[in-house]
Amino acid sequence: MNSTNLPDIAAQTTQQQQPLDWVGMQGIALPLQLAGQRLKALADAGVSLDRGDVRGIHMSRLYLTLQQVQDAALEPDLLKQLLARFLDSHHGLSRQAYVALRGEALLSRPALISPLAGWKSYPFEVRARQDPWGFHVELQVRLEYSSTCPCSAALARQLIQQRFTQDFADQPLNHARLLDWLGSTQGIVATPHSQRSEATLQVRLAERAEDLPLLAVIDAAEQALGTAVQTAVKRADEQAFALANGQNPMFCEDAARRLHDALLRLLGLSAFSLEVVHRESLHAHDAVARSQWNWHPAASPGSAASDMCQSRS
Ligand SMILES: Nc1nc2c(ncn2[C@@H]2O[C@H](COP(=O)(O)OP(=O)(O)OP(=O)(O)O)[C@@H](O)[C@H]2O)c(=O)[nH]1
Repeated sequence: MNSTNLPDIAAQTTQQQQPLDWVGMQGIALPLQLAGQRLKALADAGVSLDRGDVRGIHMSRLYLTLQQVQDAALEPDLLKQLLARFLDSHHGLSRQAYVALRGEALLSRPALISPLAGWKSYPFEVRARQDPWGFHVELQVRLEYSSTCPCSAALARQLIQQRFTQDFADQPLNHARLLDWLGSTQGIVATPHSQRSEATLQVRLAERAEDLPLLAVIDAAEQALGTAVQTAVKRADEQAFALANGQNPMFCEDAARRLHDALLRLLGLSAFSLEVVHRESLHAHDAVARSQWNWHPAASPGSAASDMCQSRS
C-alpha cells in the first residue's frame, strides 16, 4: 500500500478557523556538533499554523528536516537554513518556524596552579526563530561558581581582631609568636561562609552573527566571577582557590553586576538576560539577582532592528 491510499487527517479542513502560534514536537533525541564535540541533545521543533481552517501540520517533515543539523557544526547559518526548510515544507500554512536544542557541553578546564585539567559540564540551550520580521537566535548557558559572603567575611575579621586584642593585651608584639598565632585556629577564630552558586546567562545574537559564542560567554563570565568551580584540584590549587575567594567576596548583587558588565563588553550580542542564584549556606533559601539589557521579546516588527540600534549603556 503506498501513502496515497492512507488516510491523511492533517490535510483535512476544520470548522474552527483557529490559527495556532506553535505546533510541533518537543524532546526529540538528536546528536549535535558543538564546541568541537558530538553531543547528545534534545530538540523542540515547531511552526505556526496560520491557516485556521487546516487540521494539522506535517510533523514528519519537521522531524526529518531536523536530522540535517547533526552533520555540521551548530552555527547560526545552519539554524537559519533549517528554519527556512521548515517553512518551505509548510508553504501556505506557516510563517513562523522555531527550533530549540538543549544539551550539555563538556569542556576541559585547567587547574589553577598544577598542570592538571578536568571536565566540566555546561548545560546549554540554543533557540532560533524565523518569522516575517527576521531571524533570531538566543543562546542560554548555565555555569557554577563559588561566592564568599562579604558580610560574613567582615564579621569574621572583626572576631579575629577581637581575639587578637584579647590574646595580645598589654604584651609587646613578638614576630614569631604572632606568626604562630596567625597559623592557629586560635588566631583565625572565624571563617566566612561561601556557597556553590549558579549563573544562567541568556544572550540574543546580533543579526549577522556567524558563530554561537558558547565558549566566549562561558570564558567571559568565569573571568568576571573569578571563582568558577574547579575540576582537578591538588592542595596548591585549593590554596589558590581560597585566595581567590578571600580576595573576591560577593553578594548575589555583585555577581550579577559583574556578569552584566562582562556581557556588555562581548561583541556580537543584541540583548541579554541573566540570573544568579546563591545557594546560601547561611540560610535554607537562596539569594537571587537578575539583570538584563535590551531583553524585550523580539517578535514584533522592528524590535530586532531596534535591539541593534540601542547603545550599550
Ligand atoms: N499534525 C499532527 N500529526 C500528528 C500528531 N500526533 C501524531 N501525528 C502523526 O504524525 C505523522 C506524520 O504526519 P505527516 O507529516 O503529515 O505525515 P505524512 O502525511 O505521511 O507526510 P506528508 O506526506 O509529508 O504530509 C502522522 O502519522 C500523524 O498522525 C498531532 O498531534 N498532530
